[in-house]
Amino acid sequence: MRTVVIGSGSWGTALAQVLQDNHQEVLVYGVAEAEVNDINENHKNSKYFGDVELNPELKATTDIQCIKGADIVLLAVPTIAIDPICHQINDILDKKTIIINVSKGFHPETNERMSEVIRRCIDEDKLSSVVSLIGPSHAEEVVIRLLTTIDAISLNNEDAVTVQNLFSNQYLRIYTGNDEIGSELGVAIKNVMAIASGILSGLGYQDNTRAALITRGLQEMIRYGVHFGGQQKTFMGLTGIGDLIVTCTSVHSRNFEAGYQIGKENSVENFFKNNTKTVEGVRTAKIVHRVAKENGIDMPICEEVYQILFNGKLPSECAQDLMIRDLKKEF
Ligand SMILES: NC(=O)C1=CN([C@@H]2O[C@H](COP(=O)(O)OP(=O)(O)OC[C@H]3O[C@@H](n4cnc5c(N)ncnc54)[C@H](O)[C@@H]3O)[C@@H](O)[C@H]2O)C=CC1
Ligand SMILES: O=C(CO)COP(=O)(O)O
Repeated sequence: MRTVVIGSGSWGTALAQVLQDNHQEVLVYGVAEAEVNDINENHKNSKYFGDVELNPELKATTDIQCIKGADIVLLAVPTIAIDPICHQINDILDKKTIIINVSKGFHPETNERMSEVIRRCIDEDKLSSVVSLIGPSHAEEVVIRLLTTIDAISLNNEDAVTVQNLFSNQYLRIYTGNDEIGSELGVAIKNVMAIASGILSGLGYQDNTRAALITRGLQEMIRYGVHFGGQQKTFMGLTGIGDLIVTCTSVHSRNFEAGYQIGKENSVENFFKNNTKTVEGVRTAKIVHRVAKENGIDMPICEEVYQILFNGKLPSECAQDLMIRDLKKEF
């Protein structure tokens, strides 16, 4: 099977290398010439991975026409780019293709999940199905082949199994699942929790606080996910608690890192002035705030993150406000 990975950033490169390691036919398409050249000429993607040596067989291109005839197209671009890139590839695709989504978040205007965006933008006769390849996985670790497990989630079990078999190897183990709603909501909202976790660390809070954040954050994810038709058990899996743990506790997480700076400075100003990285939780916080309000879903942690990011509330005040809410039963 021939796969094209759209996006020469950190996750696109790491996942393309998995396929190359598995001796599959794979090509990376990127818009950033420097990244494409770095992969082809130096077998590196230094912007994201410094001196890490990539599989020397891995190749990249800036020619989008390379998706013609592809069996699988894997979209590894930020959520904001999924809609335009799907419209672009829809005009070029010439047969039924499995589209793999790895992005975590929502469409910035319609609030759709990523699979919904892809199904809306790709013609039925060009789409076999959408498979979301998601779970606890920092690209920085996958690219150096550290043991990782993630899910291939799809409404089409056959395509999920195809993706599972293509990507699994001795350092990457793929499970399959079909709870698209629960899984995609889990991996989106955990980014807001990772910002919260970073903020709390930046403010100087330690292990007890992080454990509380992860535990209560999971409850919020379940509340939101089940409201929209996700299964509660999904949140106990890789796309729920798994992804929540990895992003709330890791120095690799850009969401955690953003939160840490905001907490340390007790202000969002420098983050918004200087950030150039993909920090999906920021837009997700805005969407979750709006949707939770419209649907009457209680999301106190997400709400405080929203207030910090978009309403000028002090991080230190938010942490305190979460503690002095009305007392209640845990469950
Ligand atoms: N980096 C990671 O460890 C993981 C990332 N993800 C998710 O993957 C998605 C992509 O993130 P990263 O690869 O980390 O971001 P990144 O910031 O490392 O790379 C993004 C890449 O997308 C490219 N790009 C942007 N717009 C494009 C367009 N219209 N056409 C083609 N390329 C375009 C950029 O040039 C860049 O190469 C995000 O939603 C993220 O949450 C999920 C799991 C792990
Ligand atoms: O989703 C991720 C790990 O599972 C990557 O996290 P960040 O986007 O916060 O770096």
